[in-house]
Amino acid sequence: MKALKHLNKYFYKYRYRLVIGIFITIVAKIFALFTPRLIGNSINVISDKVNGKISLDVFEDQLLINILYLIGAAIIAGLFTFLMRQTIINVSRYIEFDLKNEVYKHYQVLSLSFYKANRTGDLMNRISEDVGKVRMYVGPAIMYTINTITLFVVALTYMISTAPKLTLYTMLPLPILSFIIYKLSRLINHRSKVVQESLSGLSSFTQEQFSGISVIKSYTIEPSVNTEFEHLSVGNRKKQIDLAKVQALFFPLMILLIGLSNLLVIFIGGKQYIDGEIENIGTIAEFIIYVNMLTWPVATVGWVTSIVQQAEASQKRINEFLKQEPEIKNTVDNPTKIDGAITFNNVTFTYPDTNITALKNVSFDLKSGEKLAILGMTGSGKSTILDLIGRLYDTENGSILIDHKKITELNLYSLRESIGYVPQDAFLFSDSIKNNIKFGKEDATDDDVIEAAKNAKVHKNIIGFKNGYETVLGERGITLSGGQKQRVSIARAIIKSPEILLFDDCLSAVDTETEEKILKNLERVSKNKTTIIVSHRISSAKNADKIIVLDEGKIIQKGTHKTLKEIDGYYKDLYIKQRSEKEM
Ligand SMILES: Nc1ncnc2c1ncn2[C@@H]1O[C@H](COP(=O)(O)OP(=O)(O)OP(=O)(O)O)[C@@H](O)[C@H]1O
Repeated sequence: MKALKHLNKYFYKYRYRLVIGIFITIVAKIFALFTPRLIGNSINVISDKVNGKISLDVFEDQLLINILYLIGAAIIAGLFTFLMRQTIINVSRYIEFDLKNEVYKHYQVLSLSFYKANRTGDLMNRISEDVGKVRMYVGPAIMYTINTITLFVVALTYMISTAPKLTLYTMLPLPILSFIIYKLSRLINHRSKVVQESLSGLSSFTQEQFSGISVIKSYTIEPSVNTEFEHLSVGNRKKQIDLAKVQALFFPLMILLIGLSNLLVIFIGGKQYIDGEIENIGTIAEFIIYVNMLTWPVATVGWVTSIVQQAEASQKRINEFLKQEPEIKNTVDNPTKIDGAITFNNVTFTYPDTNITALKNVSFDLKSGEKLAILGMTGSGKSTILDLIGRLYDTENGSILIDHKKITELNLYSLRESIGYVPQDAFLFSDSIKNNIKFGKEDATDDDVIEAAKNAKVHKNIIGFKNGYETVLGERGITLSGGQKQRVSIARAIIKSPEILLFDDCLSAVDTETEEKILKNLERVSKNKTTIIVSHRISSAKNADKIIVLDEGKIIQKGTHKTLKEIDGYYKDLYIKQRSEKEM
């Protein structure tokens, strides 16, 4: 129960509703327990009439009163049962909502390395399934426990006061029932988990196949994919059947044990009535109803135990994530004004998870408003430099300064807000093109969006779509070409008009003619903004104030287009190669 202590703050938050809920539950059960007594009384009245102990008038009056009481008690019990669900189950929904938000908010502050270390499926599971299991503890488990306790206290008091010996015999099968249900619930939960895992395996498989359907079709590997799918489906069917088998045992077992208890009441109660130990025949009817009323709550003791165990395990998994501290922390409360000067002093960076040293002693200096181009082979560390500027990672070796201040001494959010980043793989959300561009600046007007799209040379493409800027992208909508995606992503960065612009090889899927036009526009919009362009093309780099060439994390060349094209090395070779390609 240690992990579940985390929820106490929520119980405290909703204490008044909970107390009211508990009170309502108790009232509902007390009224529900009037029923057996009133039925018992009714049978006694009938018995008295049959035995000639009372007159017809008295019989009718007493029976009518009993019936009216019965109806009244049933209505009140029903109303309070409704209110019980409206309070306790609602509280569990509130707590579920709060807990989901708590986990989601925490996910947001965690660093990239956390997302690399944990699978997306796992993150989703903890916020949905695990929180769902915890809700079962805060809602149904608590409600049924109060239910059971109240029913037991009230019913047992009634029963013992009426027929103590009969009470003892009737109660005998109930602990056995509870134990069996507990065992069965555990087995059902275990098998449900197996089914769930197999289902998520099946859906991950199909999802991947559908995403890669064009590759599957072009390599004509449909038969082997089908075989694999069938194999997974057959496995899933077997697990579902195994689960159905134990589930099917649940109700027959309950019915069997209830039947056994009823039999005991009739047999022992009947014997006691004949022997004169029980005064009224109505007591037997009363006891049969008690047994039936108590069986389900007793069964829930087993069920609730297994819910609590599951909730404990789930909360433990949630706490594991909640305890994780973000590696990248904001240490400055006040916003920092950023001008955009960037300095790298002997920066060395090793990715913690792969131990790959992506940058080795990298130094460069950019005044605010200057342009830097970074070139180099794939995997030479170009994107890593951009990640470090956005503080997606921190490094201890060497120093990174923004406006001559250590990057860690700036307000993290001001820093990120002052950066317009266009990643290598443009990521667009399943939303309209307009909203995808506005993502960079929420309060942007339609004119701002159009201007940004024009500067990114994607406006004409967008208005060519039937719904123009309202065209929905992604699974629900159209798919943009690689080059269109890159340009929408550029529009998103420039609409922000940030102090620092980072372009990570974002023109690679654009033809050289369009590239040139975009670069011209970028030159205009990025005037006075510090800009870093990562590229494999000389055309993107040649107008930069500074150029660096990386190889295996080290700077191997530094200069300008003018100087570097004359010096033997990577830049000159690339320049000659790309110039001759252009001439061809
Ligand atoms: N998130 C990461 N976690 C671990 N290692 C990484 C990560 N990103 C990159 N690396 C490694 O760091 C090295 C530098 O990668 P980086 O992406 O900076 O190169 P790049 O020059 O931008 O390459 P490309 O031109 O192909 O985009 C590579 O060896 C890569 O495998």
